Amino acid sequence: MTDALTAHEETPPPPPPAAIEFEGEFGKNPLAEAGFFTMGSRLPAVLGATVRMAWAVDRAAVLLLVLCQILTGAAAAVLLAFTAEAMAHLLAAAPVSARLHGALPALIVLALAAGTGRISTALASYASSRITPRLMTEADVALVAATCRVEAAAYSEDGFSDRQEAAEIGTVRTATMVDDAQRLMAAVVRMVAAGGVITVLHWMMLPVLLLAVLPAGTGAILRARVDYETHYLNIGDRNVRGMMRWWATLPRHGDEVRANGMTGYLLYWYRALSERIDQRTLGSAPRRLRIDLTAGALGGIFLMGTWATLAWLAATGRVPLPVAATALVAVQTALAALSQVVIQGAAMFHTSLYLADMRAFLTMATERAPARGALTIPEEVHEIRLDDVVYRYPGKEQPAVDGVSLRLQRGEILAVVGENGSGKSTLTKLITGILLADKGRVLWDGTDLARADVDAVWKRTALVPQNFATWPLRVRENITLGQPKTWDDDLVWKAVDAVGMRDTIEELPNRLDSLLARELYGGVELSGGQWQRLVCARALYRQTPLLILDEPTSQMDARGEHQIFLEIKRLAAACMTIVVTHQLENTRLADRIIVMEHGRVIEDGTYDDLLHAGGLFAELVALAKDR
Ligand SMILES: Nc1ncnc2c1ncn2[C@@H]1O[C@H](COP(=O)(O)OP(=O)(O)OP(=O)(O)O)[C@@H](O)[C@H]1O
Repeated sequence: MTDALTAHEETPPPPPPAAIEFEGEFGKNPLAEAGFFTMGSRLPAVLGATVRMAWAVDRAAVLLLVLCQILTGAAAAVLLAFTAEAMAHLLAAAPVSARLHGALPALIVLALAAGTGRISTALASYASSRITPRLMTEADVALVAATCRVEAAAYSEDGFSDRQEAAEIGTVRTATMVDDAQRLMAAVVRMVAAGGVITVLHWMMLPVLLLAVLPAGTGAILRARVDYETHYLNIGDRNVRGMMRWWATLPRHGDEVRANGMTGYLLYWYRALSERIDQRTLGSAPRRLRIDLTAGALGGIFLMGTWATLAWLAATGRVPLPVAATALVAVQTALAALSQVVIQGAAMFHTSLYLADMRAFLTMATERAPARGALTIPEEVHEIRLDDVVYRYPGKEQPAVDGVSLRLQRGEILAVVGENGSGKSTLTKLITGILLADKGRVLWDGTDLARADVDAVWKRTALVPQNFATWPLRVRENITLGQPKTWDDDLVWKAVDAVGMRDTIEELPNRLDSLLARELYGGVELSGGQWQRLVCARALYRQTPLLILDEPTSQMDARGEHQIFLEIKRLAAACMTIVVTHQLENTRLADRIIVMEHGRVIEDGTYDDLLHAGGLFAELVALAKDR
């Protein structure tokens, strides 16, 4: 056996995607313990909620919809009542012309009722099409707004993004909600009209009819439950699959995928995940089939009973022949309407399950929205103080920041260094109030961030994060982030100059108006370092009392880096600056350096102090030089 063969045989196969299983409150399907009647009794509440949401977006359309439903019902009742009238004349023992003449008024009313029914159906559909797009937009915007507004700590909670994924399906389902509700109401109205006429014809017909459609209704609700159960089991996998699809197909990551030979693995992984989702869906097919067969068989038997009852009533003379003929039409109408009631009722019930997920997420997000207080922050901040601050991410055992005390004065540049995972970025998030300390306090000129209005705090901060967004916006908006300070572009160009980007931007086809997204038609793309310069320009443009730069120059050339640090020094007097960096040479510009390890500050001093102290900083500097 050759070495190559042995090596090949020993290569492990790619592992399948990890199965995600929820624990705690999300581990249990909300329907798991809901009985049939609990499920059925949801319908009025769902209808009520739909009407309230629709009312909020277009009152006129809701009123039109309701009016049309009433008209449709009235038309159906008139149709049936006058069918009986027309039948009585048409089946009478008289010459044909006399019969037709007698039936004419009823036939005219029938034509008018049929016309009214059709017009109101068309108008109802128009009203529903006016409501639906806006309802979807409202639900979608509410979801995006709620997600953007939660405390950042919520993103680290287990199950948060899966709940968000579930809520997204709810938004999509909003599209069918009004149509489902409208069809359900139309069917109910028609059923009441036909049922009323049938009851008048003979009381026995109604219960027999109800029996005929009951199995279909029960079956539809049980089937919706099975579908939702499968959907619930698949949420986690679908969420991961969505993320994988995004990362795998995004042109920005195409080089990494190709040059690392990952395409085959990604496709295997994507397919494996899709097949696992399919397996769960297929696994529920036999249950669905059993439900359908049972409901179909029972429905068929009961339907035969209905026709037999009608035949028996007519044969035994309990109802006269014209009435029996009308009953025939009424039974057909009522049956169709009843079937629609159960089908649309089940559809609404099904939709309600997803909408409940959407509402649950919105409630969850609202509970996690900042509720800190209304203290404001003055335009100029002179001091930021941290008193014994501790922060632990949800689900983590060790704190990421563990008892840090610190004082930062206006005009000071502070450098934060330390090995990966030592808590540097978390510290900056605590200083800016993105995260709130579990213990201890962060005070801006004496104001505790835990009691300050978040917008007031973030108006005073500018942050260049490690992982920044490359917004598909024009250059100008990428710098101002849609918050212009003046009517002209002077300040924008000033920020561009501060990061040495003027030449690059002047060469773009539309200068500040160039769209920075190669994926979009007419868009242009910047290099990694150019993007990083732009993100620094974005922070400098804000002119805030606190400037935080987390690894701001990691992708920049020497000229860019030099330019940025010159600018930081030039601006330093007017603000507090924090630079997080692994390029230890860059910390020379800082007035003070703190060194972090396991969430604690273990060294604090100037570059020269720390270099001669012989601690971690000195060791890291020596390592950087040892090439
Ligand atoms: N969103 C998060 N959820 C859970 N744990 C997190 C989260 N972000 C960071 N951590 C953990 O907190 C600790 C500190 O992370 P932090 O990002 O603050 O380190 P850092 O010093 O900035 O690291 P680096 O030099 O790699 O940027 C790490 O153990 C990390 O795994």
